[in-house]
Amino acid sequence: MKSSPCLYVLSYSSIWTWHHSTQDMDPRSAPANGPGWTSYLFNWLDLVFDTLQGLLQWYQDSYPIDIWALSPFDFLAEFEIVYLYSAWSSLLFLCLFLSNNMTVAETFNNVQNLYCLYAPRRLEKDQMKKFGLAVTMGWVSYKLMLKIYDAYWGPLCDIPGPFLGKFFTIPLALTDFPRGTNYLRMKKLHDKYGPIVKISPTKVTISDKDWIKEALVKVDLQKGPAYDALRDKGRQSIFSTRDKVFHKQRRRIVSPAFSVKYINSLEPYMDSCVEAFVNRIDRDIVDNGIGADGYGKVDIWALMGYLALDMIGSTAFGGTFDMVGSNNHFIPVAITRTMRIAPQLVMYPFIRKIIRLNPSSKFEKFMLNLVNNRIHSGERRDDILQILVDSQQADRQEDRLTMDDIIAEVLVFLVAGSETTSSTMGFALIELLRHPDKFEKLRAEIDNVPLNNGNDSTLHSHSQLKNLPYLNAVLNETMRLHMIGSNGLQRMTDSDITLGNDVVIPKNTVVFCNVNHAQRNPDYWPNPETFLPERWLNDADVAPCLDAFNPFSAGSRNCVGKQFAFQEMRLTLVALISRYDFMTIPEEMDAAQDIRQFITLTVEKNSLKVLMKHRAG
Ligand code: HEM
Repeated sequence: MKSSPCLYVLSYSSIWTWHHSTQDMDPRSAPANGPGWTSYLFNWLDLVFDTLQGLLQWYQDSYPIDIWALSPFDFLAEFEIVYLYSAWSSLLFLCLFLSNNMTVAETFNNVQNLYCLYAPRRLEKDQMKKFGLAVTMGWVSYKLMLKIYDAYWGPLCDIPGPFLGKFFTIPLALTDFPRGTNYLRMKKLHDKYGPIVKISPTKVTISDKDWIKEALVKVDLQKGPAYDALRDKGRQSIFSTRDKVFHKQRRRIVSPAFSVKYINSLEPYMDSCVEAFVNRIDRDIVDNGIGADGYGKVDIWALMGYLALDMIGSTAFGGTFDMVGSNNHFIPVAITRTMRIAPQLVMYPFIRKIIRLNPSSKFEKFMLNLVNNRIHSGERRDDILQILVDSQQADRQEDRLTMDDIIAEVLVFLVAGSETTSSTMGFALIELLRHPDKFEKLRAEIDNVPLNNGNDSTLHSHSQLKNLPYLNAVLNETMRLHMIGSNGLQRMTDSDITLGNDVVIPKNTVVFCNVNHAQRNPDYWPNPETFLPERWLNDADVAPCLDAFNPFSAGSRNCVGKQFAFQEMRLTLVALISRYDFMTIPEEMDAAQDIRQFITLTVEKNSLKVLMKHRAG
């Protein structure tokens, strides 16, 4: 909210007018009881009130927080003392009202009496009442005027959106119901209001492909306040930092670990994870009631989740977590728990004052041992961790990562690189199972590639797979329909910007880039809701609208792990489709239609059971 100075003066003067409207109420002009006791108190209250106003003003100017729209819990966290007082009075009021069967007026009187018990004896009840009323009325009128001014004359006043959003940040608890479905509401808002929607006094969401590109690439907006929640122990990381200079520096150090060449060299680690994965599937097929037809039940969604964690374990933590084998390594288990809390931290910033994403001391110890061993044992393992550790030998001080930095980064890879990839693979499989003709087409393409890995591996090599047109088409189409950040990528303006030479967005506005809507927009994609990998093939009637396709984001903050993810997804999907037959379980497929957006997009149950068996022949 932008407070205009004239409104401030207006509302402040209204408080003063109220405050001084009756002679007997101004204790300085008529100290009714005793030698200035009350006047000292009033002077003091005046000072406090003045300071509070100033502080709130400063706070609003510094942080684009819509104080008025915060929930009571938020209030407590943001302005503990003021709101503790009001919460206490409301509670008292309510208790008396409910327990004593009183009228509202009687309850009000009783609350006042209670306050007077604790207030100095000479402070008249009547004075307190008037003063309280004056403060409240002044405050309310001040806030109301600001709201109305911002809604109808403020810089975002011409941007369409829901009526209440003009005045308040509607608490997510009211709109994100059932939890994780806010992305559907965002899409509906764009369908209704167009490419830019004002969702609160300081927040807009955009879905026009060119505006998204401008925001992410050309203007290269800094990340928004939600990323503060994803900082453990306050440590900055490549993912969570909002500081552009810090980010540039960190990205330069980390990028070599994600170059195409380096990712290729990680293939043996990935292969052994995929081998463990298919062994686990074979075991589950047998354990979970293999029938005469050879099919057994497998929770393929959960296993893909374990596989993705193991992939990060073996490439960034120096060894697999063996989640696929035993699924109880404490690190991924702790991370999974954290991922469950993280959405609450993003949605309700005040919780951050109570809970932080601090890794346990066990985790810290594990990581310190891991990095120390790598440094002091002299052992080299060509993986992502090695690149981070090697940075400590860099010539320039600013290119060296400290122990804390290394811990922060590998933690990020685990969070940003596991569920994103496993969910995308899961959605690809679901789409293929829903479209058996596409499944068969992909299988035919894979069957045409002989296993000539040059060793006894039963897996295809990535170099054989990376250019398979239909495989890539399936992955792209999956990511078009299932954008991993479907609520929108959060950014914030640090100066006034103009989108498309048309729409002005003022400084300190939170901007959500709704890539999900752009990827499903009929203006950019024919039959946008249909799973149609063919649209990505060279001979497609209409070329895909690449400007409206940003599943890995774009600009300086795009996904550093894109090549890693593609390699992992290709190796895994091909291993699955080339060696197993699938049969769907109708109720499981129905349940998989319930898709939720928490930190990433996922199926609500976090599970999908299918029947699998080895392919004949
Ligand atoms: C299909 C899989 C993946 C998808 C769809 C995906 C998507 C994204 C998106 C949309 C962002 C930008 C977030 C934003 O702008 O707010 C991002 C950033 C990031 N991703 Fe991924 N990601 C995937 C896999 C991975 C993997 C495997 C890793 C690492 C092993 C990874 C590491 C990162 C990091 C470190 C960033 C922050 C980059 C920066 O700010 O410079 N991601 N990812």
